[in-house]
This record gives sequence, structure tokens and C-alpha cells, in this order.
Amino acid sequence: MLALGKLLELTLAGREPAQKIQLTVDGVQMRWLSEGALEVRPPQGRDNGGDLLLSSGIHGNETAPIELLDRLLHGIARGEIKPRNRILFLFGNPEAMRRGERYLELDVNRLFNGRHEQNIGPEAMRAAELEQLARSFFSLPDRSRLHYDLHTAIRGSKIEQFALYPWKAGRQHSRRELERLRAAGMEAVLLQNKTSITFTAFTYEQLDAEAFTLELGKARPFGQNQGVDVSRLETRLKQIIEGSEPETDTLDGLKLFAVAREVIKHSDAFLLHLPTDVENFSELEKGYLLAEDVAKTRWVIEEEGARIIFPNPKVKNGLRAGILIVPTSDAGLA
Ligand SMILES: O=C(O)CCC(=O)N[C@@H](CCC(=O)O)C(=O)O
Ligand SMILES: [Zn+2]
Repeated sequence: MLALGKLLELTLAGREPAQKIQLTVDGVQMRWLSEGALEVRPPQGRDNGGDLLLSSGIHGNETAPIELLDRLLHGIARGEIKPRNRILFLFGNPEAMRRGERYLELDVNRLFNGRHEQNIGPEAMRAAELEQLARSFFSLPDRSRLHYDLHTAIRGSKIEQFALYPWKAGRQHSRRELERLRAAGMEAVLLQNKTSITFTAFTYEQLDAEAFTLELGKARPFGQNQGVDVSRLETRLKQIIEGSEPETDTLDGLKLFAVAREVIKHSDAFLLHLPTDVENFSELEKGYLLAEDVAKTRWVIEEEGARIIFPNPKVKNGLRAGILIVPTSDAGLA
């Protein structure tokens, strides 16, 4: 296999390839751009006008999505997968991947949309670099732009695979993209209703891409992801890459949720009243005291059908310590 197909090995070893550009047997160009960053271009006559950004390893310990991108890249490098669109592969936080940790000092996925400018250190610099790589990749006019940022979660989940869809004023969420996500095995989509500081919020809000964070199961170390079934997503990604995607026109069975409230941790006094092993999408009764914080702040459930995702009292002050969500309908989709 071509050396650049081994982007994961290069990244984990902290090595820069001697040769930055390579061609596969069927004329696909692979170009190493920076640590953990590789662009794939189909031969000119085979380009269908789509630009696809696939990222993982934004959290270094979320290995199933890293292994999935590694398999796709191997397939392309060996000539087994024949791309018809441009692809940018990104491993988000190489040093955290090497250490098997979510992050070193700062969560990279809280440093986009300008936040990296208010911080210092390697992760702030990496977020700035990722923004630049994505901006440059999505700079060509008249092409479709799609970004999937792949993650696994800290805890188990009542709904195993789901997507988070960013929000921008004046822009409607796309039904077609949700149909595609359903076909890729996602069981639920959380429709955001305000701007955010994640990677997909950046590509959605600033680069006009359709962008989704995909949660694929529970985070485990490399080689221990047998319990994370990414087969439907993997099949769909190959089809998108090869331009052979079957038509899909149903949202049947796909659960839609909206954000009711983000629970922000304001101080070290923050207390979250949930068992440590609580699963994502656990339902919470009306009247339940979810959290308390400084200055007698209390988070009491007021919403019918409320559920919690990503509860995490260990986040830094000022950051999201959980999202309260409620069921919603497909009425607002374009
Ligand atoms: O399990 C958790 O608590 C977090 C899993 C994870 O990393 N989720 C992403 C979601 C990003 C988004 O809101 O689009 C994150 O928290 O960064
Ligand atoms: Zn993650």
C-alpha cells in the first residue's frame, strides 16, 4: 500500500512522510498537508463535484471512528475504493491520540469559532490549524460541502448512534441530509437551536457545509471496538465517496430531538444529581433537581419528555456539563 495510506501510523508515530504527494494505481492523488491531515483528489474526469470532510480523533481516546477512517483510507490507497469526490481526512488531536486521552489541557471541540484565539497552548493552535485546513478545503466554488465529525461517547447510551446537527440563523435543517443519516444507521438526530464552538458548528456556520457530529457508541482503546457497529455508516461513506449512493426518501423511525437547555457549569461548587453510570438519553421526571451551582443556581426539570445527554460534571467551569433535550417533529426541515 502507498505510504500516505498509512496516515494513522504516521500520525501515531509523529512522523512526517518523505514524499508528500502520491498517486494510486487508478490515478487518485493523495496529498499530505500536515500532521493527521490528508487530501484525496479523484482523477479529473471522475470528479462529481462533491467535497467531503471526514474527521475523527478530535478527542484522542475515541478510537472506533479513527479506525473507521483508517480503513477507508487504506481502501482508497489500495485502489479498492474509487473516489469520485474530493476528501479531506483529519485526525483532530494527534498528541491526545498518542496518549489515548480525550485531550491534554483543553478540549479541542470547545475551541472553534474564535475560541482558540482566547486560549494558548498546543490544542488552541491545533484548533486554529484545523479551521484553516477546513477553510482551504471548502474554498472551491460550486461544489457540495459535507462534513462528518466522528465521535464515541464517554458513557453508554439508550440510543446508541445519533447525530448532532448545528444551527445558524436563517438556515434550515435539511431533510435530505437526515434521510442520508438514517440510511447510515443513525437512530436519532439532535437539532441544535443556537450557535456553538464545536468543529461542526464552525464548518456549518462559517463554511456553509452540511455538518454533523456523529456519535457511534462508547469510547474504547484501539483494537477494542468490536462492540461498536459502524457497518451501516461505513457502507454509506463508501457509497458517498464512490458516488454510488442509493436514493433514500424516508425519515421513518428516525427520532428527532431539540435542545431544551444546555446545563453550564459555572463554578467548582457545581453538583450534578445523576448516578455516575447514567446513560445518554435517560429520561428525567418533571420536578427533578438535576444540578446545583454557586449562588443557589438550581436546574430543575420543567420540560415534558426531557432526557439528558453528555452529562459530565468534570468539565471546566464555563463549559457545557450536559444537554437537556426534548422530542421534536420534522416540521421545520427544508
Ligand atoms: O460523552 C460525552 O460526554 C461527549 C462525547 C462527545 O465528545 N461529544 C461531542 C459532541 C459535539 C457536539 O455537540 O456537536 C463533544 O462533546 O464534543
Ligand atoms: Zn468526542
